[in-house]
Amino acid sequence: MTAAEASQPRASDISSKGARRPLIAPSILAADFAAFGAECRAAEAQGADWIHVDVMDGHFVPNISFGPALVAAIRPHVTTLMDVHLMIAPVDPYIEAFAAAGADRLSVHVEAGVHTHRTLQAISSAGLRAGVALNPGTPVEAVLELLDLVDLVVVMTVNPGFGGQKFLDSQLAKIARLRTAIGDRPVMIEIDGGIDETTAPRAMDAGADVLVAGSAVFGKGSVDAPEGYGHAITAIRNAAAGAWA
Ligand SMILES: O=C(CO)[C@H](O)[C@H](O)COP(=O)(O)O
Repeated sequence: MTAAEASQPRASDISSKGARRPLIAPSILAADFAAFGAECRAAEAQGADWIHVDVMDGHFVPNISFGPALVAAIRPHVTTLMDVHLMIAPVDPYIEAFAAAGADRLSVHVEAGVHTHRTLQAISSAGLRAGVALNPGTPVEAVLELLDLVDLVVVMTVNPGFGGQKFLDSQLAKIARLRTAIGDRPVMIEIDGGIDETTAPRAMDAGADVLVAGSAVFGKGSVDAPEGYGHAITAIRNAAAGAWA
């Protein structure tokens, strides 16, 4: 894939309200850490559109999770897009490692450095899709000049660092403002944090395209009872789709 192609959404995930299917991206932060390969296979088999990988460095966020070696380890287990959310600073020294590991998209926080524009260019140059993420306290305006460099904006609906937190309703107005700002650009909005059957429709109604769900998926089953993941993914997707009916 060329850098230009990498920066564009594929036809299958371009969204336009009323003609789109909500995309569900289970976050493996809530999976069984002793069984990542099996967990990813189960999530994909049960209907996950993407696998979401939360990378935390104990510096940008107050938690440590995993890095490129984990992405490389789970890559052979899934065919879905591997959506990697980097909660790290700095980002640039690690782009090549994540590309080599098999990531499909790297989303970086606009708060993680002063040269986000350069970082997004470097991600595309490495042949990956590029995304930009916004903490709850960061306004939409912080990413307006970056929209032509990304195929995804991540709106955090919790403060990043931990799964299982409560969805911040205060972010709904921000999602709606972002949707207006994006206009007809091929840029998706991903919502990350506190997504379940009750919050999914509110996020979608505000303008989301992709829903990250950790606890609400991986908390509902196991590799030995993976149908729980399928029921959870279907329930979130159906609840989200209802927002467009
Ligand atoms: O980025 C994250 C935390 O920083 C997680 O992806 C997010 O919190 C999802 O977990 P949950 O669905 O359990 O809220």
